[in-house]
Amino acid sequence: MSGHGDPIPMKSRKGGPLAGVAEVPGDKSISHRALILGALSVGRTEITGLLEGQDVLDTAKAMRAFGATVTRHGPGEWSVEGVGVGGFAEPADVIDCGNSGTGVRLIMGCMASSPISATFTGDASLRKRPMGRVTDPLALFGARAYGRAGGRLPMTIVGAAEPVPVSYTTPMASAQVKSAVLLAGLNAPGQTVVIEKVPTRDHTERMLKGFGAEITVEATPEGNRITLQGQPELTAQRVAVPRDPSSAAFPVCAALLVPGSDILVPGVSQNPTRNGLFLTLRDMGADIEFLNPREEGGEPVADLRVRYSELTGIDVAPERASSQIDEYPVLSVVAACARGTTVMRGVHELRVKESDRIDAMARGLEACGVRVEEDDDTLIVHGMGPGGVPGGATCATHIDHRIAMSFLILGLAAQAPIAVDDGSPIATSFPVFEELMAGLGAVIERG
Ligand SMILES: O=C(O)C1=C[C@@H](OP(=O)(O)O)[C@@H](O)[C@H](O)C1
Ligand SMILES: C=C(OP(=O)(O)O)C(=O)O
Repeated sequence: MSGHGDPIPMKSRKGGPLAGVAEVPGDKSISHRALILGALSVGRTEITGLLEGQDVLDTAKAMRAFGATVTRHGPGEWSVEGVGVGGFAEPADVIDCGNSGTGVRLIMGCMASSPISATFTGDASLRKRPMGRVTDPLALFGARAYGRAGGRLPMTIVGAAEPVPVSYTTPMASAQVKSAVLLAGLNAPGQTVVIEKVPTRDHTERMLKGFGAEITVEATPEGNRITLQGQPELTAQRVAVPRDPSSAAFPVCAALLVPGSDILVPGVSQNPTRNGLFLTLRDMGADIEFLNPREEGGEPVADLRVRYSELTGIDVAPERASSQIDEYPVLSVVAACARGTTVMRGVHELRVKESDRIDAMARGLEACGVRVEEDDDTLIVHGMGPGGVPGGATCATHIDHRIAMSFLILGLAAQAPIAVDDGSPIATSFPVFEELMAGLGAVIERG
């Protein structure tokens, strides 16, 4: 059974101001999709800036298991020789997606409309996460799923021998569910339609178009209506992966919280389905400048100049949730250091991430001396003002990279050091986190 290795205890503490340039790695969502669409294309896709985090490495391995040739040429430089839509081979062994919800759900989608079977598993975190949200729509194509109770991994998907196209309204705001349906739709004859009431990250739609699929997105009163023509020939592309806004969030928030800091975070994707955190931080009074806006790899990007700021708590509307869904853990750390109360509404989806992120943040913040309230869909943090968080606790990370990094950022601004029980999951999305933060002058240590 898949594990996640030995725990790596880590801690952080107050030091001098942060300064310098933080070149964060490639976007995780786009990296998964570049490998998957490369595998479903004809020809050789060349990728630069690929995130070499464990989540993405697990997807690369899975694409090989389905028959693609995936090669690493140098740091972030990869190529994929694809098998074409409908060309997936049946894997000879279990597909282990490690810690990655995106990996397992998107891969289930792209094999579910082929006449092959595959068994999926993951680490102890992924084995707790619900898969019914993708296997329900995949059943409409004709695929069958056999998993543990509650739709959990390990799970075998028996792909549809004669897939039919599907029209599906996603019941929750989830780019993973939307993407799984679109990827299954690739190998079904006719039009597959996905309607999403709330817009979510749109990398699958952008990249499918880039690889030559016929796909349209129409704003309707019910929400975005995405129509994909099945059985296209996807053509290999060059993909330049922009830097990950979800990773940029950590140095950005650290600079806002550590007095005297002034940093530059270049080339960060400003895709409007991903940039919610930066807008929310500005609403709280953050000094963030968006310099040199431009397009890179089909995504809008900017260089972020971030300076220490005294922040004020705000009411964060549920409409912001999907464009900053992975940033709530670090936002709640920022909220703890702001003056006044921050109310984060519409955040129920956080309960089914790598951990129950509402619970993990609430318990860790309380241990650090911060007053927190929560209900199923809301997290409220009573800010203690600049320099006001006592800290001095060890926080449990629950095999969740974003929880680990968030508490290590809080330790840089708290009165006493903060420890985390296990920083090893950081390597799933941000393998150079420690080096990058040290380069800015942050004191983050192992042990
Ligand atoms: O499609 C993607 O790449 C992702 C979608 C989001 O998950 P949901 O689809 O569950 O909201 C996000 O939390 C995850 O980190 C990446
Ligand atoms: C939720 C996340 O990832 P995934 O769902 O791919 O495991 C994340 O990276 O914060």
